Amino acid sequence: QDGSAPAMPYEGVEYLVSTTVGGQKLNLDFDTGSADLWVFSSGLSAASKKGHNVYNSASSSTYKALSGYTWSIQYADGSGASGTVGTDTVTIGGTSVKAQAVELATKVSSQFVSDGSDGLVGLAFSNINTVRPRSQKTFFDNANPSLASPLFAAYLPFNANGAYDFGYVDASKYTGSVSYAAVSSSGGFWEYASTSYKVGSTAHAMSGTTGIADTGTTLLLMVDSAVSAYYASVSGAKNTADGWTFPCAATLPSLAIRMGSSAYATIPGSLLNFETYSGSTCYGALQSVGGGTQNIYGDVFFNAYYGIFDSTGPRFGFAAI
Ligand SMILES: O=C([C@@H]1CCCNC1)N1CCCCC1
Repeated sequence: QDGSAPAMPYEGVEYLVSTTVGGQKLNLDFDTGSADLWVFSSGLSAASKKGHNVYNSASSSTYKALSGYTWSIQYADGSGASGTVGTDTVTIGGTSVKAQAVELATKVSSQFVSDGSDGLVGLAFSNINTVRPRSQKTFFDNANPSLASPLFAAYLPFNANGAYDFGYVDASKYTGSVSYAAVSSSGGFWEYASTSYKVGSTAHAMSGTTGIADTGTTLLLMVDSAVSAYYASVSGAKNTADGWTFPCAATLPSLAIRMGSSAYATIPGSLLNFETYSGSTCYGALQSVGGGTQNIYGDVFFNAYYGIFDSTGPRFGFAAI
């Protein structure tokens, strides 16, 4: 059954979706860059639970423990969590999965304690799920057979309520036409070739580079050659220990990113000023990915484009919002 769930912006860093797990309501961060569905659980320390909604499997009549199963995940930003596993009914908007693997956190890193989410819904490919001794399927993989079309879509407008649509593309959420990039999922991500970019109208090669569509990352993280070329066009831009900053008064150029073998996605300069850093210095929404050849296109990308995660292919569709 198709469905759509509102995605509420939280402190400019993530979007939270109200999700019920065994009838218990949690605000979860949908993360297309990982494949574990995990929740803050009653087994956490009191200090870790502070400020969060917590799932208590003992209060759910539909919960079934997976005895002896565990999970442990480390994210690229240094955060992490671990715990035990069971199954329960998970409902997101109008889409329900009966025996969804629910990973109960008994440990979470400090970043999650101070974060607004009560857990994550991983929507990358199930081959990178961390549950052992047998890996588990994502919510999308489980729901897919019941959907009208085998896809989900992310609508994440800047500082405004968005949505995740399951089973259909909502033409009211974008303008113009949809372009597609072929996805290679062997690494577990919605990953596609991304081999050139334009700073304003000046094109640059970015050979051998790919992009990963990651709704769980806030910013636009790219290889150093691209980030340096972008800020070279911004007078007063500096690469500090915290990342790239620039004078808040600067007019930022647009950044067009090649998606797959065809179209470019253009991020307007207005979306590339993330926040005030200090005084009249601002912090860029484009930052270095810190190594490797995989760019990570986070929420800033989705602030400009409706993203369609289509398991046919698989392929990643994008259309201007
Ligand atoms: O760990 C992550 C991110 C962290 C933020 C939340 N999404 C997943 N990666 C990004 C995608 C490539 C692998 C590393």
